Amino acid sequence: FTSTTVHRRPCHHFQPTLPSLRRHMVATDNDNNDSVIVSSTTEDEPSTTIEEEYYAQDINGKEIAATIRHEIKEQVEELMMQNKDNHHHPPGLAVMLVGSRRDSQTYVNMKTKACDQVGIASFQFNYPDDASNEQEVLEKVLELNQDPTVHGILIQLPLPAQWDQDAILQAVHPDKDVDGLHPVNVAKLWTNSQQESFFPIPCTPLGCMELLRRSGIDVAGKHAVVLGRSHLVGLPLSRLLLQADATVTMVHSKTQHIDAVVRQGDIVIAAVGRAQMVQKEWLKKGAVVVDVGINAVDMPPKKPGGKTYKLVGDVDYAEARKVCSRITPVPGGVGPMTIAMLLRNTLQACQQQQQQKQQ
Ligand SMILES: Nc1nc2c(c(=O)[nH]1)N[C@@H](CN(C=O)c1ccc(C(=O)N[C@@H](CCC(=O)O)C(=O)O)cc1)CN2
Repeated sequence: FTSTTVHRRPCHHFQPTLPSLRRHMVATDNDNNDSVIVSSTTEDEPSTTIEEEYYAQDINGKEIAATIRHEIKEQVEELMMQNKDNHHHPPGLAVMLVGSRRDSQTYVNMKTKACDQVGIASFQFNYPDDASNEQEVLEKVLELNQDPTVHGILIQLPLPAQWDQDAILQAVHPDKDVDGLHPVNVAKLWTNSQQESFFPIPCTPLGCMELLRRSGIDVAGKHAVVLGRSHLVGLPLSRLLLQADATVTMVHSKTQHIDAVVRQGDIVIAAVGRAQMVQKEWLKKGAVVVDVGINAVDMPPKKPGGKTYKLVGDVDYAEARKVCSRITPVPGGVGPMTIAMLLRNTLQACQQQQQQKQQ
């Protein structure tokens, strides 16, 4: 098809105010209900009916996260200049890793590298997955709470199933809890209507909101459907969306007619940890899709000794992008934003602790 003018039928779906929606024309010789029927005319041709499929524009989390990391690097440099005379330490993050999960090791390495890049000092503590280490980890956390070179403490999750995760997360001093998982910080998120002073908010939800904001997607008044109700993502994200004046629906494993509920979403955020669960048919045309899931699925290696898996999200990306307007890819979407927000939380925790010292 080479038509030049396309008249979209009046469409009341949510369309983000973005010029970048890409169109793909297909003839109406199939009965695919997911295509929007539009008419195409040129001056000499009679009006023809064709179908339109959306090809969503990616929301490039890798690129946005790189911009944020650059901004943080500049802010750290500025802080160091201000600190020259008052002998403050550079921002410092302690990361605690328990066990030998390959994915957790990867994420911790990524965090350490990201800290190095922006001038944040990082301290890594590794423990074997052994019940006798639980007390040792608790004691280390208490020690780090007192350490003036450490402004943020992060316990890489998940902890081994038999460990008391709540006890360890609660041992972190709320001021140093850069994951925003301490009950004091959770309560602040749910009770503060305006964020007057800094308190940490979980990094992935914060990253999702920042992705939307920096992509020009205004959530106010939109129907946001959040899949998943975890303390790390689904719950805090719902709170942030509400604060930003979205109408929020949460769906989970016990929700009935999940597809019909998700189809109401102008914005759909999937955080369930189930590979490609969200199908094209679940999505409203023009929806904005944020895919938080990172799932490894087996795949034959491309070359001998190569990777035997690939990463996919909770959304069937290849199909979903035919109907939605914007979508985050996996990898390269939300994941890099999680790390960028961790750096930001650590810098802000450091600034707050330095101010407290001066008072
Ligand atoms: N204490 C915490 N534990 C966990 C968190 C968290 O926020 N705090 N989140 C996740 C894991 N996570 C950070 O810890 C994380 C996951 C993914 C990425 C990321 O950048 N992924 C890349 C792909 C990386 C790869 O190749 O494997 C991407 O999506 O592009 C960063 C951080 C659970 N635990």
